[in-house]
Amino acid sequence: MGQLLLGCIADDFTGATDLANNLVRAGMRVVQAIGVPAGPPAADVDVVVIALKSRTIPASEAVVQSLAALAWLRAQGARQIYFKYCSTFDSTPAGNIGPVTEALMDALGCDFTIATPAFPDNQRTVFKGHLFVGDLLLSDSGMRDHPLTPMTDANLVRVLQAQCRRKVGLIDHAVVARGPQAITERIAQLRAEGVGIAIVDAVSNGDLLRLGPALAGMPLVTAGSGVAIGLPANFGLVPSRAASQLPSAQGLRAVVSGSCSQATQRQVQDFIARGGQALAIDPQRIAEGADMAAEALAWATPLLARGPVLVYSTADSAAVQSVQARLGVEAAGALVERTLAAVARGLVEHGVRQLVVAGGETSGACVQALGVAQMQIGAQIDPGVPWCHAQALGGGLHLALKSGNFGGDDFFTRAFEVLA
Ligand SMILES: Nc1ncnc2c1ncn2[C@@H]1O[C@H](COP(=O)(O)OP(=O)(O)OP(=O)(O)O)[C@@H](O)[C@H]1O
Ligand SMILES: O=C(O)[C@@H](O)C(=O)CO
Repeated sequence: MGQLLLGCIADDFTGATDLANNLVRAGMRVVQAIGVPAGPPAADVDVVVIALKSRTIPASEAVVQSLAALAWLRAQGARQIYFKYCSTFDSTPAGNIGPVTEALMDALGCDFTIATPAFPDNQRTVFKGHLFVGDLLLSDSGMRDHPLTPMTDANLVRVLQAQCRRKVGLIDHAVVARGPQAITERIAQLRAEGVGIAIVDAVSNGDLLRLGPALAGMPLVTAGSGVAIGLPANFGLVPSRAASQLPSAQGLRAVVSGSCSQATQRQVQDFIARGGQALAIDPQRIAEGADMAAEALAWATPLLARGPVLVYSTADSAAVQSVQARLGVEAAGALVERTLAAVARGLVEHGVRQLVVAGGETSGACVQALGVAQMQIGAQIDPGVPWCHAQALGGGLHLALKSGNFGGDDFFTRAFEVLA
């Protein structure tokens, strides 16, 4: 058994592939596990990213699951632990970023770590401790209306302090710009002042690459996926195409989309505008007892040979709110997730071997319905979204799990071109 260089814990499924993607691009051989793996990793793996679904569950449960993942990673000799959360810092005063970070620190006996969701490739930047989404402060972005984790304060020092017992401080951009030595000195100063967790400013990949060397040997790093670009060099690794080699793609193609994010809405519209074969799932009809999964599969099966099909529940916020008002937020989500997961399973049973799934919750449901235990990470389609390869229902399957807000408008078309 080889020793893991990095052991990663991600709080959702698409976030896990986002992190794995950045590590692979920087030269690491990465496997993504769906939940805590049953056995040890293969000898040629540098990193295991354990994907949890712990972002919005009660904090105490997120802590239990994260500690179980930590125990497994430590048993594999992981030399550094990386806790990955969302680049929009999705959390509430109850957690889960703070409680999970502190539980991991306690378990590792570590008195200092960093926290930064910066991901400049996807326009998430941190300056003076404030998170920007594109040109907007987090609190002015669409995240302020998120149903589960509304982000109404862009000051991450304040946001994280509300979730933590330890003192939260800041490594600001003036320090980061001066490079690894200045960052290391600032860490020593913060430690002496009793700070346990420091938000780190980063507005460019250059900042993240300057941060990387200062994190060498730190037992725990907490971040979005951006910080990952600066870590592989600490282990003597350099970017190489070999790390992202997947088996060659074959079989039929499909997209299943349950994300209602604005980026996904544009991607669905673009696919249809190009003449793509698409079928909308109506949550109201599912609630009335219609077997929408069976209907979708009957529609898709004869079309698959002609090219990718798209089955989607993606709708604008007015339509989603109207369904939620009638069915309830959770019930509507669960009905749609179950249906799309059954569609994904049926499509794979009908020969689909290249499958794009849009949405974190939707991806979780589909991957579980497909019985996927682990995924190998391949080439990037767009920042934050790679192709992956898994064993599902007894055969090889190429999978792309797309975060709601990631990807260009033509994502559902171009994803398959990247694989060809
Ligand atoms: N038309 C619809 N009406 C009501 N709920 C829907 C509809 N379509 C999808 N949903 C539900 O909305 C939720 C979308 O969450 P999901 O995490 O899949 O996407 P996202 O939030 O855009 O992605 P991410 O978490 O990666 O940002 C799911 O629970 C899904 O079942
Ligand atoms: O960091 C991000 O924005 C994504 O990887 C994610 O976690 C979306 O759920």
